[in-house]
Amino acid sequence: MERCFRSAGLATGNGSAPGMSPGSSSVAERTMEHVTEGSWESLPVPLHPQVLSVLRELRFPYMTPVQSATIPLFMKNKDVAAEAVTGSGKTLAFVIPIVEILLRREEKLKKSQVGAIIITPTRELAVQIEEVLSHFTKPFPQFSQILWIGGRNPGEDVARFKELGGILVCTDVMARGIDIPEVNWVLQYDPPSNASAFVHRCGRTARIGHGGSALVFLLPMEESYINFLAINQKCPLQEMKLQNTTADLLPKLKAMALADRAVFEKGMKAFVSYIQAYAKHECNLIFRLKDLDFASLARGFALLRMPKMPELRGKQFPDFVPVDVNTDTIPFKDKIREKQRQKQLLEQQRKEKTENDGRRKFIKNKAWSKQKAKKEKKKKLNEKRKREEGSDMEDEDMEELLNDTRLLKKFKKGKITEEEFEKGLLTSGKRSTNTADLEISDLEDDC
Ligand SMILES: Nc1ncnc2c1ncn2[C@@H]1O[C@H](COP(=O)(O)OP(=O)(O)OP(=O)(O)O)[C@@H](O)[C@H]1O
Repeated sequence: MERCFRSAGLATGNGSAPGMSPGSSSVAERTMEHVTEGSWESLPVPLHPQVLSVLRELRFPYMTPVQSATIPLFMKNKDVAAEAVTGSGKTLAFVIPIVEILLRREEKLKKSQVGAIIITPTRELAVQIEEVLSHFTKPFPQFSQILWIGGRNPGEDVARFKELGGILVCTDVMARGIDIPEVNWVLQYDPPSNASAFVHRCGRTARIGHGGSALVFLLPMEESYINFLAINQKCPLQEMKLQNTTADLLPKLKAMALADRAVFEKGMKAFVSYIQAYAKHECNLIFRLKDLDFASLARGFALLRMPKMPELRGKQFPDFVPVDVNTDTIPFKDKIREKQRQKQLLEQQRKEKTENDGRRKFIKNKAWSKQKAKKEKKKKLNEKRKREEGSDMEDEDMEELLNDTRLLKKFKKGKITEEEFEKGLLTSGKRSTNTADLEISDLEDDC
């Protein structure tokens, strides 16, 4: 059903040492010579000898174009907004000027004075920039740097990945800025919410001096996206024929979902997230949620049944056959999780039971019994009709009615006692009987 498209010609000419780690080959240095705007020494404002020495250690003898274009401007204290292709060295283009500008300050930074703040869109990127910056602050004991991010530090995961390699399954937090030098393939399971993000995702491969490939899966109905990218992002794609030697893994996945609730729930969550993300494509003329084949998609996610979600409300899926199993009975393989689930289920059942009992008692024993409420409801409807036809109710009466309704709600929610409720009714005046105008169900809808 899906077709694959490859980004054509993903390879940068700018040779580089992989990552920021020193000790890379001299071949990279030689390649850089042909594509850069010159050596760091050729900048109009000389860099600090120790900054130059870090660059030497990193084996970056030449500037990339974005560096040579922006650093002189920064050094003249200009405001700079730079846009350059992915992996072109933008990080050093601002990290070096920060360090240089701070070094040139006439007045020394006071204790706890902030010299620079770098704001990034994701924690992952913050971690990476902090690492790059550390190379340049280390030689200067007068500088300290702090990484300030919320939640768990994602840097450890990224670092482990960089060390061990493998397949990184990630969300769009990794789509921008993250620099893992030797990524061979970027697979986009679905296109991102906008076209520039598409390029950023692809930019995780073919970093300076390396080649790489990017693949996006498109549905036949989405094929105009290829033209769109070619025009909008100047990013031509080539079709990659599907290989029909692939094994059908879906029965296996379904069996796994039946055997373990964790797998079942993951499938459901993935399907729901996919649809919610699909609805957010900026390019919604091409990515039309209403034309999406939900049944095929659900089969593709090896779902056992269709989830309940607003986007699917009122729709029929004759092409999707749910399994003949009550999915509530699928247990977690993890014994502790299953025990917790069973406990929660029991609690939920108990809660529902007490709520129902309470409601029944309330209806039976109180003055606004079912019978009375029925009678009163009729009265209420009559009065409502009258009101609609031209109310004969004074403002004061309406006020009292609202007051009584409020009291009844409070009483029902247990915020006031029966005594307080009755007292309230008496003090609210002659139309206190109108509280019974509203059946319990009416009030519930309001709450
Ligand atoms: N002057 C240079 N010479 C060689 N390699 C460099 C140079 N400057 C940066 N690099 C390397 O190039 C790679 C890409 O740099 P960086 O991550 O700053 O790119 P970027 O433009 O910020 O990319 P993105 O747009 O994806 O965020 C990094 O591995 C970095 O170490």
